[in-house]
Amino acid sequence: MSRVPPPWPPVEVETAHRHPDAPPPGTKFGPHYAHCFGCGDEVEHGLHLQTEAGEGTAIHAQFTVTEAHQGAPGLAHGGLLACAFDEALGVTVGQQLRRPAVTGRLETDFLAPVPVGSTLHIVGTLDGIAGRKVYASAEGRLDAPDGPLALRARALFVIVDFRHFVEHGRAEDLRAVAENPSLLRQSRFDINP
Ligand SMILES: CCCCCCCCCCCCCCCC(=O)SCCNC(=O)CCNC(=O)[C@H](O)C(C)(C)COP(=O)(O)OP(=O)(O)OC[C@H]1O[C@@H](n2cnc3c(N)ncnc32)[C@H](O)[C@@H]1OP(=O)(O)O
Repeated sequence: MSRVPPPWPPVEVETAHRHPDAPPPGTKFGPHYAHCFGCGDEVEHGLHLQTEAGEGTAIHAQFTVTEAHQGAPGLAHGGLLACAFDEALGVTVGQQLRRPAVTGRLETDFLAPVPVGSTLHIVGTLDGIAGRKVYASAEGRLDAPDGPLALRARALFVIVDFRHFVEHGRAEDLRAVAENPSLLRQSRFDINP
């Protein structure tokens, strides 16, 4: 099987520009939701992905693989690695465009095993936008920003209305957020960006 990926983005796109209010390079974001498996600070065995704004539309992210993240003995589970990319790319889209969006499609190339104890350094960028469809991609390197390339991912995010979350979220979790808004660790998106 060929390792050459199909053309990316798969449709004609316009350049995706960072929103004028997107945080400047170097800004650390912190978790967006206390119970998010990707970044939440109240999820004991979550990924605790750390994210920071980069140049242009880039986001830098990293997380350390723990014993709780194993698939094979001593190696990270592939699904958790894909989760890290989903999160990193979600932050790239959310923070750089300042629009709510959800993952429609995520594809991941696993290029090298990722051992427990290693830190994955991810850089995500926006690749283009076509209506509500936002294309983004990322690379992950082992133990240093210029370490060996371990993963690549490409994703389609679809911009949604805030109603998406209110209509589909489990009632008790939405209630918990209404009662304790600080569970959403970051301020809300611009409604009219
Ligand atoms: C103040 C600011 C603070 C900022 C703070 C930011 C922090 C922010 C951090 C967030 C970090 C979270 C990172 C995790 C992000 C998740 O993990 S989100 C959870 C996982 N994803 C989901 O649950 C989504 C489930 N899917 C759906 O709800 C619906 O299928 C969707 C994706 C909303 C699309 O449905 P829809 O709105 O009815 O739209 P639809 O017409 O079906 O699709 C729109 C277009 O996308 C295309 N499309 C949709 N799905 C696909 C697909 N799988 N393949 C190809 N094309 C597709 C359609 O063909 C269509 O294309 P066009 O016809 O427009 O050319």
